[in-house]
This record gives sequence, structure tokens and C-alpha cells, in this order.
Amino acid sequence: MSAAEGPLVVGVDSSTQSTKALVVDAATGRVVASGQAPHTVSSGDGRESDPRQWWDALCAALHQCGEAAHEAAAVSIAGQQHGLVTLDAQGEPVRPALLWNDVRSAPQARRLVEELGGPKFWAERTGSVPGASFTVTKWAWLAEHEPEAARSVAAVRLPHDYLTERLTGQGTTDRGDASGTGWWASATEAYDEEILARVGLDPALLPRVVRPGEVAGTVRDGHHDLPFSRGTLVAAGTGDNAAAALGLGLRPGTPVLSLGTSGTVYAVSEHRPADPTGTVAGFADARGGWLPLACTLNCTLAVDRVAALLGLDREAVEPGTSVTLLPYLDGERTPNLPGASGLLHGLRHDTTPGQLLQAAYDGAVHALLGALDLVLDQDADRTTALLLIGGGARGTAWQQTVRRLSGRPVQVPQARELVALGAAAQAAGLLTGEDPAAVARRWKTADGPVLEAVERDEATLERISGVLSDAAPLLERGPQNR
Ligand SMILES: Nc1ncnc2c1ncn2[C@@H]1O[C@H](COP(=O)(O)OP(=O)(O)O)[C@@H](O)[C@H]1O
Ligand SMILES: O=C(CO)[C@@H](O)[C@H](O)COP(=O)(O)O
Repeated sequence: MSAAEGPLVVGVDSSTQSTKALVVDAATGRVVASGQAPHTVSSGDGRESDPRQWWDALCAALHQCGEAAHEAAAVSIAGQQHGLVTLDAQGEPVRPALLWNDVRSAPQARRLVEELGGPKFWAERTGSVPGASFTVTKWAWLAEHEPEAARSVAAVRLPHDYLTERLTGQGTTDRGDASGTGWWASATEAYDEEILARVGLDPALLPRVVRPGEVAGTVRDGHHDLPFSRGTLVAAGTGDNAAAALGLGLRPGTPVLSLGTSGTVYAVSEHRPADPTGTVAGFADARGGWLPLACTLNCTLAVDRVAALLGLDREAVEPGTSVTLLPYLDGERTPNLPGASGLLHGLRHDTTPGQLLQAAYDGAVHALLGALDLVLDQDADRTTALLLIGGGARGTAWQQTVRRLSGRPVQVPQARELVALGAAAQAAGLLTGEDPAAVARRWKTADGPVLEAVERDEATLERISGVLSDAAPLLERGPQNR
């Protein structure tokens, strides 16, 4: 492998299922080395992970990168959004983190919205109407269900903050990830003291919000388990979706569909979002703009689970289905049905396993595409190609389903790890003073084949919408009925 042309930077994606680390040549965007290590998530009613596992996975992924990581001049960590990490006075987790896809705090979410001004108030104040994914509802759940644990908390962090702090020794976050907490006012770009007081959380327990382009700290001494040199610059990091937007060098008007543990659909915008229906979360991006986004809880894992139940390979889909499968195995967030479970309708003697699997893909993609127009600015060109990213974007069945149900051209970037690349671009920006999105555009990370538009399969979309609305009473049942 030829020598790097510029300084090396490290970008990390600490997402739900694994940590991925890339060492990237800041001059060209060439990936010089990479590593990946898995995480475990609890099953049953809740979704929890021990944050120390993320650190161990980070160390393992970086060690796989070898000497290159040691030479890096700057590093940035992006992570799964919303997770509630609670630390004691020694910086140790008080309990496992409550993750974004843990729906146990749905009653707290409902109560908070009702008791504090209603959906319009929340949307205008924080950009989003908080559902069970939002950190503020998880803190309210903890205070109610585990008051002793809540009382012993000395610091509250998001997943990427926890890892960054272990590198630098300083409690920091960024506006992108802070905007998914529910206690960061997008209107004023500051922590919202009224909301924090309502849930009994002392603002002193929260990290400092680092500005875009600002250095969060440097790698501190004593990290013999990490292959970084002392003094390596550490960027603010951000949430994984905001990082992927950086990693694609995304401009307003281009929609992104990400297929991972979560399904997300988003765009960047210069206008601060405030959707009182709660479908679109009004996140901030990691630059100074906005990231209207809709997210589903059931995407690649749910469809893989259906394939496993059927004993099929994930690509073994067959066309011609009139079966509807709503794959809401984990409850759902878009549509907002936290207590829902999977639902199958329209089964006949001649239905094949491959058609059932196709129905699961259709159900997962339908939920995301319903929000596509809502995340785009009014003047966006509706024929622009949809960028398809995340682990699922590599699958032909996912690509073809998105193509058929969106009716849009679909571009699949060749670059694999866009979240880690976005973090790397943020780290590179610290060294060169460039806008990280401009760095990614220079690296040509979004380049990839474009699958031409096909006619949109309106009949399938309408059938799924019809089942969704007819089955509403079943799907709306609360978590106690799961
Ligand atoms: N070749 C492939 N075809 C279809 N799906 C894939 C392929 N490779 C990985 N996946 C899916 O990608 C998912 C992981 O995606 P990823 O974006 O890394 O998730 P996360 O960031 O949520 O941890 C897995 O659940 C798997 O189903
Ligand atoms: O909750 C959201 C977005 O609001 C999720 O997108 C999480 O950020 C988890 O991401 P993945 O692990 O699926 O990438």
C-alpha cells in the first residue's frame, strides 16, 4: 500500500450492533486501515448495552487498524443517538445504557408531552415531539423506576460523549447529538432549564456543547489500551445520522435513506424543523444547519429475523405478493406505535415463503418512505436520486424494494462506512480548517452507481397503508400487552 499523501485521521462509528473504525488519509479520503468489533444489546422488554463494552469494542477495532491508528493526528467518534448513559462520581456507569430502541419510556414520553405544553410546544422549543427514543423520556423512566440509581448519577452522557470523554477526560457533546435528547432547545441552541427542571435533572450533570469546528480536547495520558499518541486532537463527534450527513457531504435537497438496525430518512436543511405531528425529528446537524429526520425501530434486524423464521437467505424474495407484513417486532416509532408487534395479513394457500419475505421488506420500507417528502424542504426537486446507505444498502432485495416503492432513482455510494467517514472528515476539518462536508465532497464519498427510477408501486403502498389504518386498535395497544 502506498504512503499517505496527507496526515492520517481516525473516524469511528459506535452504532447499535458494532464499532467500526477507519484510518483515513486526510488528503485523499483513502481508507488506510479499518477495524470492527461487535456489541451486545439486551433482549426482552428493554434494550440496554453496557457502555464499557463500547469502549472495549473501540479498543479492539483500533487495534485491528494497527500502526496506522497510532500515527493519526486527529480522531472523532460518532455514535448511536439518544442513549442514556449514567455515570457515577468515578466516571463508571451506574447501570447499562438505555438505548434509542428501548420503548419502555413510552408512557413517560406521553406524559411529558401532555404535561408540558403539548406537541406544538415541544416541536417549537426543541424541534421534536419526544417519543420513547428521546433521552429525556429515558431519564424520566429511570427517575420513576430506579430512583436510587437516578440519585447516584453524577454525569449524564450520550453514547458518543461517553467515548470521547474517556479519550479526553472532559465531558463534551455537540449540537447534533444534543438535539436528540429532548432537553436541548433548538430555538436557542442551549440546554432547556424548564424541561430539565420538569424531569429533575441538574444541568450541571450535562456535558459542554462544543461548537462545530472546535476541538473537544486531546487524547490524555494513561491510555495504554488505545493506539493513540498523547496529544492527538479529538473532535466533538456527533450522532451517527449527523455523521453520515457529513460523510456524504450532503447538500439540501438530496434525501438519504439509511438501512441499519434503525431505518432513517433525512436531508439537511437551512431551516430549523418543528413538526408538531412528531413524525419528523428536528435534529441539528454537526455543522450549524439542521437535519430533519424520521426513524423506524425495525429495519435490517427485523427483516433478517423474518428471513430466519422462514429459513430463507435474506435475498430469497419472490414477487407477486398480496400479503402485508408490518415488521414491528420491536414496537415502532414511525408510525408512533411503541406497543405494536409484528402483524401479518392476507395469507393464502398459494403464498410462498419468498413472498412473505418480500412483504417484510415492503413493510419496513413503506414506513420510511411515508416520511420522505416531509424531511425535504418545500422547494426540493422530487426527482433527485435517493442516497441509500447503511449495511442494508448492500443488499439487492433492499435496493430493489426501495427503488420500486419510491419511484425515484437510487444512488448507492461505493464508500461503505459513511458514519465513520463523516467522523473522519470532522477530524480532518480540525487539521485543515475546512468544513467537514467539503472534506467529504473532496473525498468523493457519495460516488456510486445510480439505479434508474422505475414506476412507483402505488398499489402496494396503498395496501400497506390500508392495513395499517384498519389494524390501528391492535397496533396501538400499550407495551403491557406486548
Ligand atoms: N450484504 C448485505 N445485504 C443486506 N443486508 C446487509 C448486508 N450486509 C449487512 N447487512 C445488514 O446490515 C445491518 C447492519 O447495518 P449497519 O448499518 O452496520 O447497522 P448499525 O449501524 O445499526 O449497527 C445488519 O443488520 C444486516 O442485516
Ligand atoms: O434513533 C436513531 C435516530 O433518531 C437511530 O438512528 C440511532 O441513532 C441508531 O442508529 P443505528 O445504530 O441504527 O445506526
